Amino acid sequence: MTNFHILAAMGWRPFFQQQLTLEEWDCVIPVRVTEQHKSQLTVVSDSHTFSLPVVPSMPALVVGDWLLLNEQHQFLRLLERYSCFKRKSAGTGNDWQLIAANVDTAFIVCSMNEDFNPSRIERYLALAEAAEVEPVVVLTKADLTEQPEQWIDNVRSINKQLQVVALNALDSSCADALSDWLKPGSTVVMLGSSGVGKSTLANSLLGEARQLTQGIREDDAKGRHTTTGRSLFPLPNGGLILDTPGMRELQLADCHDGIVSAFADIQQLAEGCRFADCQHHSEPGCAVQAALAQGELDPRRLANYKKLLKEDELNSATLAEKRAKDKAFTRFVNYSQKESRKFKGR
Ligand SMILES: Nc1nc2c(ncn2[C@@H]2O[C@H](COP(=O)(O)OP(=O)(O)OP(=O)(O)O)[C@@H](O)[C@H]2O)c(=O)[nH]1
Ligand SMILES: [Zn+2]
Repeated sequence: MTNFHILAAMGWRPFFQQQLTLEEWDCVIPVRVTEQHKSQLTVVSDSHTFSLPVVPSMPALVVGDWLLLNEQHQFLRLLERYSCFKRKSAGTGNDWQLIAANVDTAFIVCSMNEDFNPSRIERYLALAEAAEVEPVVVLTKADLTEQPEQWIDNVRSINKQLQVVALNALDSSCADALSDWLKPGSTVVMLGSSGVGKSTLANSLLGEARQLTQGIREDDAKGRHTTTGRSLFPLPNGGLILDTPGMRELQLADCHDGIVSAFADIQQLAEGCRFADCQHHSEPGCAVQAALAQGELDPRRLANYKKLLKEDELNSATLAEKRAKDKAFTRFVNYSQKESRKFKGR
């Protein structure tokens, strides 16, 4: 009999419980994916942590997923996710890359130095909005700046309602500043460029100078090394944290609604434009341009909004094309198999 109380600390909640049939209540083993490698997953159940081989019957899985296994530890099915982070794959690949599932909060980590970049924060905000995850901007390296308020104001200029915390990631007391989001059973993902202090913060939250385990390296088909390095860590005071290295190239796709939500102020202004399809360039009666002229809207923010929408549109079209091709290919394979069976049956 599963101990759902223990699972709750790992993020199990009524949303998942409701997905079990009455028969399943007694005989399935719910597990959460805490690490992902090419040919195996690390999963945790109510009693232990173990490896699960990746088998063809599995759909695309990601850290944070909840799975049902049978008593022989064989994969049965993936439970529906309440949130999911994804991005267009890095490089020229035309595919989705899942980043994390069943996340409650995204810590958008930035350092209070010359690396600070409001446009990058907006990009992460759009991603969090699209994933339906609550964003919190975490400003690190507070010990290296004289005026953290200046940086906080800078973030608030993006959106007055944004939740912002400034801290020294090296200081173990930073867990107190983040305690609102690190509640038992809640899952937090850390997003941010390299060097902003994600691993440092994770180590401080873990409460020991423990280096986060590096992802296991496995040879891919081309003999190169691939590392996901993504792991879900339970924290001593409750909550689970997910570090995501390698987020340098974050391309948005299928994120239109997320971008619109992250730029709700511009969207609201646009409702006052004379033309419903106003592009906010030089059309007469453009309320967005008017706000710009009056200094009520930051030109950087408008430029970034347009840039992200354009990028998203391009990437979404490429992905849609890829999906259509995949579908046509599957149809062709199915048809060929059917024909060949007919032929053999003669
Ligand atoms: N003084 C100070 N140094 C910090 C702080 N946060 C991070 N650092 C330092 O900044 C450097 C980079 O920190 P990391 O934690 O490795 O950055 P990261 O975001 O995990 O980087 P990737 O793993 O490449 O994604 C390290 O030398 C840290 O010690 C902080 O709040 N204050
Ligand atoms: Zn307009």
